[in-house]
Amino acid sequence: MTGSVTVRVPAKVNVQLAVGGPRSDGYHDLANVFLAVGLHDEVTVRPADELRVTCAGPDAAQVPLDHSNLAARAALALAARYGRDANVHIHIDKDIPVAGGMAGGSADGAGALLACDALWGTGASREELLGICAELGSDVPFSLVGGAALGRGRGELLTPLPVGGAFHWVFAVADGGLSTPAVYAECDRLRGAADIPAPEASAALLDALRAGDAEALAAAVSNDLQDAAVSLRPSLAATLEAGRGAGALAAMVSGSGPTTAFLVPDAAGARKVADALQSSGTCRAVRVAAGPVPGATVLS
Ligand SMILES: C[C@](O)(CO)[C@H](O)COP(=O)(O)OP(=O)(O)OC[C@H]1O[C@@H](n2ccc(N)nc2=O)[C@H](O)[C@@H]1O
Ligand SMILES: Nc1ncnc2c1ncn2[C@@H]1O[C@H](COP(=O)(O)OP(=O)(O)OP(=O)(O)O)[C@@H](O)[C@H]1O
Repeated sequence: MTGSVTVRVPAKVNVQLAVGGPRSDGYHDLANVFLAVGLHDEVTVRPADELRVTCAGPDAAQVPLDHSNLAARAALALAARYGRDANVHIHIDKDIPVAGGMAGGSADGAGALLACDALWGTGASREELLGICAELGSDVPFSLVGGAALGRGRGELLTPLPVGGAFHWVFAVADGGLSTPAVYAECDRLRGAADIPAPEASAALLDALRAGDAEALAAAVSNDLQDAAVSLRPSLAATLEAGRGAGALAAMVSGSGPTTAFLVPDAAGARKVADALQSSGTCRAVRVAAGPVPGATVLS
């Protein structure tokens, strides 16, 4: 067991996030349409005397380096399942915004799991790896699979979706993060006693993905957590407005936020909206990415 393994893992945007009422286990049933986009973390594992995590990148200071890190939890879970010790050095090159609603921690969990699996040669099946991913977090299975998928249950039960072309996005990164449980709780609070229908994927949205039709997708995107994220972070309204004003086809909060996502027609449209957002002063940083892209992939 020598050498090192590096895995590349994408961020996600939720093109539809339909949220049901609260379940007795504290989660919410979802119809969660994930799209993997070309912003990546790289996770490298190599044998070491003990389990330790290091992280580099612009947001590295916000990433926990103890065993609460999802990458460390993934190594521990795989080691326990296959009777190994989890003595690895996990290094994360982090490019995905932290606590931004783009599944950065989930990406690192899936990446470390795949990297340790390759390093240790466990022979785990894809189903076994997906099962461990689901124990780590609701978004983690999608980070492994990538592409586009419908997530049912709490988001972990995935059905791959066909996509007929590339979709171009601009992401506006906000200052600070939002806590995912706090955003779900705010969604429940805003809904009050209203009857919540069972979440369903939109047929128009699935058609738009299949056709690779950005305008049709823009007309169909929705995020039931958006009002909650804006309620907790009212300044997001100005960011959304700045992107709309610059000609984005659609403007939405990414997952639980506070990153906002802007669907644009093509790479030139992305540059225009990115420049406008940058100069609007309504966000900390602007990123451009297209999707779908593959899920966690071993590089070496
Ligand atoms: C907002 C999304 O990113 C959209 O993809 C996900 O639903 C969040 O997925 P995640 O970060 O992997 O979340 P988990 O680590 O599984 O759960 C964190 C917390 O988020 C809330 N949570 C999460 C998923 C879900 N379907 N219902 C929930 O209510 C719960 O309070 C849970 O305790
Ligand atoms: N490897 C990791 N990278 C980043 N955050 C991590 C990691 N492991 C654990 N965390 C914790 O998870 C919290 C959420 O970070 P993350 O970047 O995953 O948020 P997110 O993108 O909003 O997640 P999601 O979209 O899945 O809800 C962080 O505040 C941090 O405390």
